[in-house]
Amino acid sequence: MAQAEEKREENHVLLVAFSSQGHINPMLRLGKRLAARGIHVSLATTEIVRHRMLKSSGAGPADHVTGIELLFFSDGLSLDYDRKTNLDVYMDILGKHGPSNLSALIKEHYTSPKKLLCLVTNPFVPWVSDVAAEYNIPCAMLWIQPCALYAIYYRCFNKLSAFPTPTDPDMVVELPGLPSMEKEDLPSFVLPNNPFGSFPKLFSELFQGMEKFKWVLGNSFYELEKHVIDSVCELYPIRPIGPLVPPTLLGQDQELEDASVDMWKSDETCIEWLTQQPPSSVIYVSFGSIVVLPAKQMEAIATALKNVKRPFLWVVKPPEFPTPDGAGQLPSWFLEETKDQGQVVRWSPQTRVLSHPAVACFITHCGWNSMLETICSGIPLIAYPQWTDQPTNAKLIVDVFKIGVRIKKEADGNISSEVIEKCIEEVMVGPVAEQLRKNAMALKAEAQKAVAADGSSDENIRLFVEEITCDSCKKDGSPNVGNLSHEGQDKVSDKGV
Ligand SMILES: O=c1ccn([C@@H]2O[C@H](COP(=O)(O)OP(=O)(O)O)[C@@H](O)[C@H]2O)c(=O)[nH]1
Ligand SMILES: O=C(O[C@@H]1O[C@H](CO)[C@@H](O)[C@H](O)[C@H]1O)c1ccc(O)c(O)c1
Repeated sequence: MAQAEEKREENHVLLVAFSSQGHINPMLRLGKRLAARGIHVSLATTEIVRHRMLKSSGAGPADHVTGIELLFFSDGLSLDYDRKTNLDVYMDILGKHGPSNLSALIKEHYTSPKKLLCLVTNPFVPWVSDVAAEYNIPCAMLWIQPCALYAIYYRCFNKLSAFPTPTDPDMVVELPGLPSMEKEDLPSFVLPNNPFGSFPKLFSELFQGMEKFKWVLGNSFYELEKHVIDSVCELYPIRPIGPLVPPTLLGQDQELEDASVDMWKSDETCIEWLTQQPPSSVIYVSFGSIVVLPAKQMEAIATALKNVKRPFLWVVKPPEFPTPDGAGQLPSWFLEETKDQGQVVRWSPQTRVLSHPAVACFITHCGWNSMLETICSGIPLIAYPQWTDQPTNAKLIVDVFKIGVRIKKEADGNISSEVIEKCIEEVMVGPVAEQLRKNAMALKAEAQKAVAADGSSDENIRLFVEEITCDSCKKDGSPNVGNLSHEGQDKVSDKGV
């Protein structure tokens, strides 16, 4: 056997991720932490990612990210297919073609696939566990949203608690370890008016078949979500191993390299501009990689930014498939009228922006990666959630973590610039702002402790590596090491704050 293959199969873990940046990057960072403990790691994802990476860098094909080998398989669609607009079709085709294409990739790259220590997947590609079973390899899942979402979906899709229905759409949901949740606090996929049928189907299959996963790891930390993590211990435990963010945000060695991919080229000029702004003065605005706001909402945000007369940095990512209604585009007057006040970029180096001393707060769609990055930067948030986990993430920000405020929508679903202006003033000045900043700094310190040597997340990674490399665990084909997880959790719980 060639030396490279031998290395690939010895002490090797294969990570498999859905094609979005917010799913791949936490997986790569998990890979880095495994690699730091002597595991060889590869990551498989779909061809569209390679295509986007090439477009963003303009360089040759990427085949490694800081020591982690990248492998690609087809999702069954052409590269120019509009996956976002046709999300249900995309998820359906991916579910049909993904398993055989991933299986072929494993056959092609591994002479003895069953020597793999385990496959690690994420929630949008749950069928990876069937591919793992085909090769008799144990499977783990990295849950890439808050543990609160794991608990909500587990209870909802196993019908353990009552959720809104078409006849009772406004019911308030009460779950252990979480505050009471109204419909605007729940993930959009559990609501009766959710337009994407593929997700309830996917989550039903996933949460009714959890025994296919021997381990569930979470991109969170125990001290952040202690009550809800404890609440699922008896159901199907989740072990927090995060936050999976760049090492520089965690107060770790500045020399440590991050493991991440960039699907869009970031505009570095904004860092220079930030450096010219007073400390804690800039409002950072971004809605992540997927959300495209309707023109009316863009107008409201634009008006609010102009009226508050504070410096801002706004990421306006041009829609991949533009529409004639002006969605995702700035109002025509904005750039001219605010040219001395702020900067607009197409894509920012977000983690460097958030940790820049000039940044005061973040107006965000509440994607979980953005939230973790903000928590690790110790700044307050203004939540403007759109769909999926984001409404629940906003609820956590305001009522559980207490590090931000939420932009309330009008009855017609729109937002007014006056409400946004009020939110901005609330997080920038006065006693509320002061308390939010204090809370944010305290959480930042907890996050750093969790990933430091012997912290709760570090300990959970250590346990995971111990279990995937232990011979008796490997041979034991039985599903889930529930007791081990539970013991691990107890151990961590003792350290809880
Ligand atoms: O201008 C930007 C906007 C976002 N991001 C990164 O893109 C990810 C977005 O993930 P998130 O879960 O917050 O939202 P999604 O884009 O998946 O909706 C985060 O890691 C951000 O740091 C970035 O690098 N530059
Ligand atoms: O879920 C999708 O992307 C984002 O993932 C984050 C981590 O799960 C999450 O916190 C954030 O709110 C999401 O926006 C996603 C959904 C559909 C799709 O086609 C994607 O490419 C990504």
